[in-house]
Amino acid sequence: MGAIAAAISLPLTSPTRRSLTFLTASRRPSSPILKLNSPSAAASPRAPTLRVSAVSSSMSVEAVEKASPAAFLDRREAGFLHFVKYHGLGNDFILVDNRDSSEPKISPEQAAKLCDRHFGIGADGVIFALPGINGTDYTMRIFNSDGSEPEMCGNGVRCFARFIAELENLQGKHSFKIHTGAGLIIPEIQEDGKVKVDMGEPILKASDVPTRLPANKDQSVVKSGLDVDGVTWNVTCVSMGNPHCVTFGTEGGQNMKVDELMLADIGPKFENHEVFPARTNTEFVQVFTPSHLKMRVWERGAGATLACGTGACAVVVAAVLEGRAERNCTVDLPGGPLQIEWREENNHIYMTGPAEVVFYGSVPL
Ligand SMILES: N[C@@H](CCC[C@H](N)C(=O)O)C(=O)O
Repeated sequence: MGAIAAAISLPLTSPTRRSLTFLTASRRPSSPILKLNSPSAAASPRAPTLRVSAVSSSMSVEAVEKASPAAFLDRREAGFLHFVKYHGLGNDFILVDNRDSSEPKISPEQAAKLCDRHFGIGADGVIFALPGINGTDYTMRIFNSDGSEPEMCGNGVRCFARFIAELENLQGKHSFKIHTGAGLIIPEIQEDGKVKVDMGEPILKASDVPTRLPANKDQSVVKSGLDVDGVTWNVTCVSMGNPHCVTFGTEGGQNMKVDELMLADIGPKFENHEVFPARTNTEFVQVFTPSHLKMRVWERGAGATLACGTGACAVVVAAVLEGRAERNCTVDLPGGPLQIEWREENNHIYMTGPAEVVFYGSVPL
């Protein structure tokens, strides 16, 4: 991956929105690494956009008629990776159209470079839309920003659904069967644009989470003591396909004020604790009411993120198991709220939240 250039396309109707193409003077001007196009083109593909190009000190402005995001993704320049950046409550991802191959177009190492917020595009992960298997419509794979591959991603699968709708030019309500490392996941795009996801059933058996913490009689780890640097935290372990350690505070401690946590200090100690052989995501939770919770997350392979969909699901399961909450909750995350329901009749968890385009771009590989 080499030199840098970017293009951002935005509609003429909004004075705050612009379209830019720029190349760094110090790098190969003929080899742009980044071309960015704004979400507005996605929202109204037929809106005329303004394109501003700046190369070294010169700049040109041109109107681009009928910019189409799908057309942008259809471009197949050799040596370039086309992508769309999405976010779900600030948990951001580089989405790659990988429908023509069952192997991701880039390696975990390349993904980690693209996720770098200073030297790359910047994201919490890279998500690939691959062909479906076992009767599913698509397969979703994801690399975390450190290059590791998790089984599932809740915010990511909402972005995935919106990405597929854009690639397939679908409008309105649609649902998809997605094969993931956590099994079958079914997101449904609703009329209001939010995505409701059937996240399947939580896994509570300690060895399947996985955790080496001693299990209860029913093999679950609920409100168990975990020693972290000499402090005992009460934790409940839940897998949503990927491992989560949920805590409402320390032994004998008061209701935790999550804003006061030194997340960057404590998070890695949970993530890499010896009782979690596959590392873990950790959610720190404050209870406002039995249907309103607030959490901060330290993600395995990505650190502190603004939201974690699987984490919010794990939090509601843990809160119900610990007798702290009802099955239908609003979970506030740093990036905004998610609606989570753990349905008694089928044991499935449903997550509802937004997914938005940030920009379109391409990078040389
Ligand atoms: N942010 C995601 C979870 C992404 C995977 C996680 N970092 C892991 O390694 O398990 C979500 O929204 O669920």
